Amino acid sequence: HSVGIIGAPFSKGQPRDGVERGPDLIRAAGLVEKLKGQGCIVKDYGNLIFEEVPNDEPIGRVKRPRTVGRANEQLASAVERVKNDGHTCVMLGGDHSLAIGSIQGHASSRNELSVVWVDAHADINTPLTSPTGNIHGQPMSYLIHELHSKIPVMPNFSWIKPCIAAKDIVYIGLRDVDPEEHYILKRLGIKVFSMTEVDRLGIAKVMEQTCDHIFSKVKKPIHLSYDIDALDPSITPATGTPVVGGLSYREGIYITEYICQTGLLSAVDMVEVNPKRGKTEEEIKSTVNTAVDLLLGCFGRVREGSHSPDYKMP
Ligand SMILES: N/C(=N\O)NCCC[NH3+]
Ligand SMILES: [Mn+2]
Ligand SMILES: [Mn+2]
Ligand SMILES: [Mn+2]
Repeated sequence: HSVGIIGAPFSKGQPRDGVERGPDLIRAAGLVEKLKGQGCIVKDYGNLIFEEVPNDEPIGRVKRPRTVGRANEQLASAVERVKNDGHTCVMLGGDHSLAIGSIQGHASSRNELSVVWVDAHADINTPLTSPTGNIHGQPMSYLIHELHSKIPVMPNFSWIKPCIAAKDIVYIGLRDVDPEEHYILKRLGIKVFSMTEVDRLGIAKVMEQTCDHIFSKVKKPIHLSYDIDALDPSITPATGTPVVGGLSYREGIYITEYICQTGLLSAVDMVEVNPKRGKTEEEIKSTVNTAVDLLLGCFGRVREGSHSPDYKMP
């Protein structure tokens, strides 16, 4: 696996400080060294530098539109470059509004994508349906062809072109979905494996059916957008909007092992790690270490272990 890492220290898609520290915490926990240790080629492109847009007044309910739009434009060109350099792209967040730039940049270099969105939340409110106006609850709405007519013109958002078809999206882990989002998911017929389906089917069947769905016609590169709050807060408490009843560590890892073995993983986001939301050092470590383990699972780590092909027993 050839991996290109982009740090996106960004927090303005939501109101809580601290999530901008995610990239450096994940690096400090050894992501690069551990990926190299399992045979990956790794290029770390460093952190993007996001400048504050002054007087960034809300538009309707939407908060910090100009700052979020600009940051995602920067991210989109960085992701496109990593893809054109031939790597699988790892985007370290930062809040989930960054999926706008990550998926847009990915789509510029791969014309058709499937999106696997692992999250407690659907993040598919439009600017007009969002109850809070926080853009980290809206990223998918800007990207989906079928919602294009529902998106108002907003400054620093005109560069965004819808690039994903509803049929090419699968959600895993949902358990905190706004009524407006639920309406959109049903109306667009988007495939959803909520925690109910995870309980009913088990994670193995969920992953089988996820891939049956996204590969139903032609096999497209996979964009895996992983919100750390998909996992149960007992595992990953240091995050902005924790929701009880989440994925176990084992389920979270199984998702990454399964996606890895398809051979189609083309980009992965790891977002919403926020150290300031951990009550103890231990809570922060558990959250950050789990984020690292999930990424290692995306790039070939399997729990049965492995050995190098040229190992000779003494
Ligand atoms: N973590 C969040 N999204 O993934 N929070 C925003 C969504 C709340 N409805
Ligand atoms: Mn999210
Ligand atoms: Mn979430
Ligand atoms: Mn258009």
